[in-house]
Amino acid sequence: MYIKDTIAAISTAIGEGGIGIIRVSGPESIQIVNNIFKSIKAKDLADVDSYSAHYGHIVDTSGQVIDEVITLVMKSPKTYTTEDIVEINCHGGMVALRKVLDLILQQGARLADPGEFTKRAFLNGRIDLAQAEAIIDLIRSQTETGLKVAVNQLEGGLSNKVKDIRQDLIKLLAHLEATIDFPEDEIEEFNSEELDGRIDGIIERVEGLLKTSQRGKILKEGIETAIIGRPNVGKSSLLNSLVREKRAIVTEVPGTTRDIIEEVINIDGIPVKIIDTAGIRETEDVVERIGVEKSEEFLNRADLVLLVLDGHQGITSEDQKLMEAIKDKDGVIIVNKLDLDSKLDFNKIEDILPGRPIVKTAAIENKGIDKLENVISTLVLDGEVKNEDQTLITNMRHKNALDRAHQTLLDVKNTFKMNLPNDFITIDLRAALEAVGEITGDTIGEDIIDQIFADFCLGK
Ligand SMILES: Nc1nc2c(c(=O)[nH]1)N(C=O)[C@@H](CNc1ccc(C(=O)N[C@@H](CCC(=O)O)C(=O)O)cc1)CN2
Repeated sequence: MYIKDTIAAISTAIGEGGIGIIRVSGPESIQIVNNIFKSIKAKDLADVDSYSAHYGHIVDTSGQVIDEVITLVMKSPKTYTTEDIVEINCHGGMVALRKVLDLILQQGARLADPGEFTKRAFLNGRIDLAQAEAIIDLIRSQTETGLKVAVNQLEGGLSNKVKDIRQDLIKLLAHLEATIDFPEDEIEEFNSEELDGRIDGIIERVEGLLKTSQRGKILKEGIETAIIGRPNVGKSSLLNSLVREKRAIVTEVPGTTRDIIEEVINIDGIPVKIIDTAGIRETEDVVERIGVEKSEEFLNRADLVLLVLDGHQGITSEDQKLMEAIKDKDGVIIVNKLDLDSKLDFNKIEDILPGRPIVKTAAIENKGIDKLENVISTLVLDGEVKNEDQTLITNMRHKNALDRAHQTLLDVKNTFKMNLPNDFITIDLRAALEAVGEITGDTIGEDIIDQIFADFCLGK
């Protein structure tokens, strides 16, 4: 695929921060910037070394100086996109950045689509699709663990595993097809055991990857958590206590009611997202005032429920209703206020929610919070052992492809058992090969590629 146009975009947050970077990539990028960049030393950017920086000014066609800048010249093929790239480091202001970008567009560059630089890195073969996807994950990671997983994927952790699986499938196919195409050559056919063994080996590796997908999804996306309970049981103290110890990031939840924000707590690398109201920082008891009806709303969308009971008061009918409501949910019962004498009948909890983890806390004094975090971590990751080499399936697209490959390989085993001709087997093996190849983008439609990169930010 030969790309001939030159694209440009502002690659930093506009109007924020002290420096703003404009990135230009493509065959005309050096020429285009040369036309508007004046260095005191009258340098021609076409002649400078790759990865060299140059001080000067951006000047418009009338000779008016727009900004004082540093340009960074990177020459094909060792660049992010593999094309010639020039980056202009401007003073961060919005007006100057836009003006410089306009000048570049006037010189014949086209405004880049979101993700288009990375898309070019993919189309030009520097990275594969899984690595490109890792770049979005890296930018959006919410915890250090999430970041590590994304970096591993960017460095080819997943791609290499997928490539190995593909290689083995190709070898198997080549052999089977040779026996179909040239039966007279008497190519040694695999005996049934050998073929079965090889397929089992591949299935095992596909399953190994699939097994990581739950943990991968959780580490990347986090879990929506609802803290529910009657008024005054200590929900807000509990939230404050968790946030005080483990705050990861605070994000605004788009499209939700005004004032709703999300507190993200980092528990063992899991982004635990707790819906919070902005007012919580002003008054301690906003969560308390939300009451039971609101709790139910949060409950519906939550992956995990923390039901808070007042250990000092005993179980009320309202508590019972809430316990009934979370029967089908993952959840932890928190018996709070244990600084006071407990009057709570634990058997009643066991009756309604048998086997449910119960943690005793005194949230105001931060007591029991560590224990709660351990219980959440174990519950959410299902006691799964931590994967030391951090290749995890974090992406639904990858999981779907592996699921399809897995199913097809099981079909191969069946076909084989039924003693059907090799053609039947090769058809399925090809399907598996194609499914696995979607992960790295070796076998994938343009529409899906476009869709993936459209999700990137501008200038990436
Ligand atoms: N200014 C700036 N900072 C940035 C980026 C950028 O494009 N510009 N990046 C992106 O957004 C990231 C860095 N990513 C990069 C990835 C590959 C190459 C690259 O040129 N790779 C060459 C090897 C270069 C060499 O060793 O000489 C290659 O793989 O062939 C450059 C940047 C983060 N920081």
